[in-house]
Amino acid sequence: MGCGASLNIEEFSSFYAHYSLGSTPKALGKGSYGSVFLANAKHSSTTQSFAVKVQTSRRTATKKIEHEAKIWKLCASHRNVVHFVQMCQEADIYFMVMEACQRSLFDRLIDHPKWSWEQLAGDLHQLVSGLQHLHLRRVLHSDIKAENALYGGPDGKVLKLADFGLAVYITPSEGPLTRARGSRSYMAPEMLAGEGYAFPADMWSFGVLVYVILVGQFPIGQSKQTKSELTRNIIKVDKEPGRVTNLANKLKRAIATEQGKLDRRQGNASTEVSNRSSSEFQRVLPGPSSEGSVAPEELLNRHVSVQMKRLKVVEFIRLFLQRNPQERSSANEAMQSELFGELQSMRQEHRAMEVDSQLVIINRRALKRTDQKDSPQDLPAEEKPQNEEPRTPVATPDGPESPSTKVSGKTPPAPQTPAPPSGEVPKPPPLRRKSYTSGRLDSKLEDPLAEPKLDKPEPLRRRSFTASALAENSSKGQTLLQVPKGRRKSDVGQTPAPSGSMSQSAVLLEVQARDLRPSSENPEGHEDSLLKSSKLDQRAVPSPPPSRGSPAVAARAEPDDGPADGPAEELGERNAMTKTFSRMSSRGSRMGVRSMLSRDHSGFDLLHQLANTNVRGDSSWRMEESGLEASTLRQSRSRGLNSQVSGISMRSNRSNHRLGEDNDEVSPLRHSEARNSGDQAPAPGRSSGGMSMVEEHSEGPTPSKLQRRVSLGEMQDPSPAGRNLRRRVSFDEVLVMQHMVPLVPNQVQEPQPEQAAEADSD
Ligand SMILES: Nc1ncnc2c1ncn2[C@@H]1O[C@H](COP(=O)(O)OP(=O)(O)OP(=O)(O)O)[C@@H](O)[C@H]1O
Repeated sequence: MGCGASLNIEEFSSFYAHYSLGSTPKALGKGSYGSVFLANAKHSSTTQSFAVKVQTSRRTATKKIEHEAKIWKLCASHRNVVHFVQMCQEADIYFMVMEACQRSLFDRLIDHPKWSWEQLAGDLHQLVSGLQHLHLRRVLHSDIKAENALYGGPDGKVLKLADFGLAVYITPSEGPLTRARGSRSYMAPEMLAGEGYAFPADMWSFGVLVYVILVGQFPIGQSKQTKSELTRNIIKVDKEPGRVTNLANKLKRAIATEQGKLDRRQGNASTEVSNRSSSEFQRVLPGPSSEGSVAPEELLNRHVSVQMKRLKVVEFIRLFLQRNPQERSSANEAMQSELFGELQSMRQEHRAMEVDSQLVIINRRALKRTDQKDSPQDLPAEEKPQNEEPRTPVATPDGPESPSTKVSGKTPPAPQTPAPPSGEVPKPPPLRRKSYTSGRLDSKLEDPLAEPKLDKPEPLRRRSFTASALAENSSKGQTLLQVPKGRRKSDVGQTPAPSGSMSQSAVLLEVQARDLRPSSENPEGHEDSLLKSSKLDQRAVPSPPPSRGSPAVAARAEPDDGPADGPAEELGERNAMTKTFSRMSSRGSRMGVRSMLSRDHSGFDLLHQLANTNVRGDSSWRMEESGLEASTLRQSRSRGLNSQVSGISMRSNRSNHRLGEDNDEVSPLRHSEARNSGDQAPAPGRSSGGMSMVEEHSEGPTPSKLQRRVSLGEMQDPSPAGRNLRRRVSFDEVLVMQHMVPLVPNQVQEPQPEQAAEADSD
């Protein structure tokens, strides 16, 4: 993936030298990666306002921020793309300065869900025009949705594409992309199915967006569906979604009915009919004021006209919601659509739009204000649990507008909709702001091909603590070692667990490991050379002095602290092993980890040693030295805590790829791994692997099953001694290597910039 524009981090000038946020910065919006504020230029003769997206490299990888700016710069010179002004930097805060827009299409949908025919065609034309520009520049937006289209320009009516955080530049020679990115409800089926995707994926999202504008709901999916169900539903759409077909058919029937009424009315005028018709039409055309003394025939005509226009838009949507990307209209083709042709002629003729300006295109009952917090589904994205799913739909896709339905201020009560006839598609989920866009989706995206119904794995026993509780524990010198019933802390890791009883828990050390690549220390990338270098380290590394008065020392004073209370050499040895582990894990691999485990039968003891070292309070040294979890460290430092969450981890070395960072395939293991391990998502920008005991020692029907089995703790000791002894090692204790200590000044050094950059760019 290449990108013509050059933008180096050194180029960024100071933000505050050129702009001011004012004494009380005005927030324009908030996304997954940063907040957007209004800024004023300092040295401008006029008071020129800009929008500035503020992101910290703590939250978002520097590389990602830079990438977004690069791609954006490539295509920002278009009326229908938000203009990119410049990128500034203050310490690790990045400021993307751009033209300020008034509001998003999503906000407009919520606040004023009315489009005149001309407005609707005009807005769609602008979106397609923006997309056409992007695609001509070989930029795939990848996150087309109502939240990412902003109204700007002098009159606030120019619709512009924004948020290039997931955009990709596709070189002409490059094959289709494979790694899913975007907002699930808008994602193209070929993307979710891992079939490879390119520009048509944006056109699918555009089709979904038009449906959302027209209907207020998503075209695919049902209420109460899980994300994996939604993924499956999108993938299995064979032609255009049934809901679109259904909508088109309904509109056709409505037109025929109204046309029949009109014919009857014209042929056989009767007061009774005209009165009834008139009241029916009130539901479609709002407000008696707009009707005035309009004749029933005229109302009927308008109603037919409304339905026909709706039908035209539905037919327009069909151009894009085609399962086969090759059958989908491109942005170029869409520009030639009949819908836009009509718009042109309307504009040329300056046709009176009195009737159309009263059209209610959208079914506004379907829209839900996101600031109403009656239930979790209504919470704004940032307050919602990430795994929450859309729930109860509130309206049928295309029911007539009820005069009692009011959008302003309150969500209208759910209307009594008749049950759909059999064969009709079920009710769709309500439209709401999606929180799982961008890179974070990657770690959540479930393998669409994974077996849907696997037995739920026994939850791993993991202690969770609040930050304050942890800090308190640590400062009291308590360790966070979880000791099984009937055993003392000092026993943990010293004696093999009794065989025969397979525990339902796993004891593992989280290993941030990447693929083993040759390096200067390990030129061939071999296990043996890694071992050699680790032995060398054991001799070379001195024991770090513990800080006086630190929780580390307090922890050491605890009598029940296990074997770490031994003589200084023992401590040095342990630290050397820690160092070895650090080296292996910071640039190590599956092989590296395996070798550590299989050095001798005490390989597992090493893990316990490390665990003890960790809980005994040397964790700061360990982190500092190893460079592990640089971002975690920095994040926790900002909270005044030094934390390390190791916990239980059993990942494939293919896990934890981030969405939107490159074109790697989505690992079919990823979700089951993340779910089953009970572990947290990796820090943004890090690529971590892990112990691949799954693959090393297990052969089974499906990756997900394997993963589950291992997660339940069936772990085989790979060491020869272990095999001779009992073949299996069962763990009946869980080491929770989650440790937080209040920061002691000078105890922990800031990660070096190169180190941090490396962590970010991984
Ligand atoms: N130029 C702008 N003018 C006015 N408001 C803006 C502008 N850019 C963004 N916003 C507002 O800020 C919100 C977040 O911006 P943006 O989408 O770029 O952030 P993000 O972190 O990439 O979000 P996400 O990835 O969750 O979509 C937008 O939904 C919009 O409401």
